Amino acid sequence: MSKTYRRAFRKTGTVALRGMDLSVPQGSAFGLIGPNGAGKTTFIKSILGIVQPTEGAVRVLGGSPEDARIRARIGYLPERLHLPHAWTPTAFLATVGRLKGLAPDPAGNLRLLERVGLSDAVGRKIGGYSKGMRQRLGLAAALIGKPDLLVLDEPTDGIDPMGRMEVRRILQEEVQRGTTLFLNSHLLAETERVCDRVAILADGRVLREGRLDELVRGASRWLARFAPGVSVEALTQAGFVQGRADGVYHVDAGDPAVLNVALDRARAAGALLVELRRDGMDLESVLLGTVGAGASRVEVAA
Ligand SMILES: Nc1ncnc2c1ncn2[C@@H]1O[C@H](COP(=O)(O)OP(=O)(O)OP(=O)(O)O)[C@@H](O)[C@H]1O
Repeated sequence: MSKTYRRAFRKTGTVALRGMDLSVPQGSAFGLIGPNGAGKTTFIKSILGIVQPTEGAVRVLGGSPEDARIRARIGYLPERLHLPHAWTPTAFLATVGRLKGLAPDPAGNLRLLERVGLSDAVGRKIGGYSKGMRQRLGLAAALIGKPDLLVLDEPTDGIDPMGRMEVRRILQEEVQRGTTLFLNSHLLAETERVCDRVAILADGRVLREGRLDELVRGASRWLARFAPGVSVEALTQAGFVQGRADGVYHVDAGDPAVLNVALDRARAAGALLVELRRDGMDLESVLLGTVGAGASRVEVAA
């Protein structure tokens, strides 16, 4: 699928997506990451039928994003929320429910407000809400009617760290319920904690896509530091490989049992463990590595 934004009476335009090809498995928690201007929001808008592709097509929940019945099964939290200032949150949620064709459910809406941490602010007008409170309300609106697909564009923008944890928990609960989650977040730690699949988008193309644990390579490698006094041979026999720094070793162990056997052997040889940590790449390194590589490929092609 491609998308070029054209201005009226101009031949040229801004290419936002070029030959984008992406399938999101049903029931997955899918994270979209990439630099500013990569095309993430454009892609999200195309899933929702807000933006029409210039070439190609988008299929969502087995249908077209322009079909109202399909849209009613999607919960969406946009990047920029426009909320009616003079309304109360209950009136707002009631209207969202009505627009989705749902039966009125005031008690259900109150439960949703409680779930997103707004029970103390139910009686207040939305205009007096803080940024984080507005974002929480936006999430409640996205959750109305137990959607089959949740599309969230920067859902925790403006939300405090405690609130982010609560939002993550809600998203995990939704995925457990069977919802497919599509998350666009600049907070890579958030994507890493919530998602099981990730696509890296840059310059309107998918550079990499796959299971998070496969993208974050080296997740089974551990770094161990031992106190001085134990021989390299003893640690090598226990399964550790000497690193560059003094006393630092690594061991490949995907299974905790394998790791503990190596540690037990090292301790039996008199080694004293002082530090142990995973030596895997985090999503940030994967993103920087991938986008950097993509950028140099473009230079070579040019
Ligand atoms: N309505 C529009 N009209 C013209 N160009 C647009 C429009 N919306 C986005 N673009 C352009 O399309 C490209 C992709 O933008 P998009 O907002 O999809 O990126 P993004 O990955 O969501 O970026 P960010 O991380 O900064 O939110 C950019 O070059 C942007 O300037």
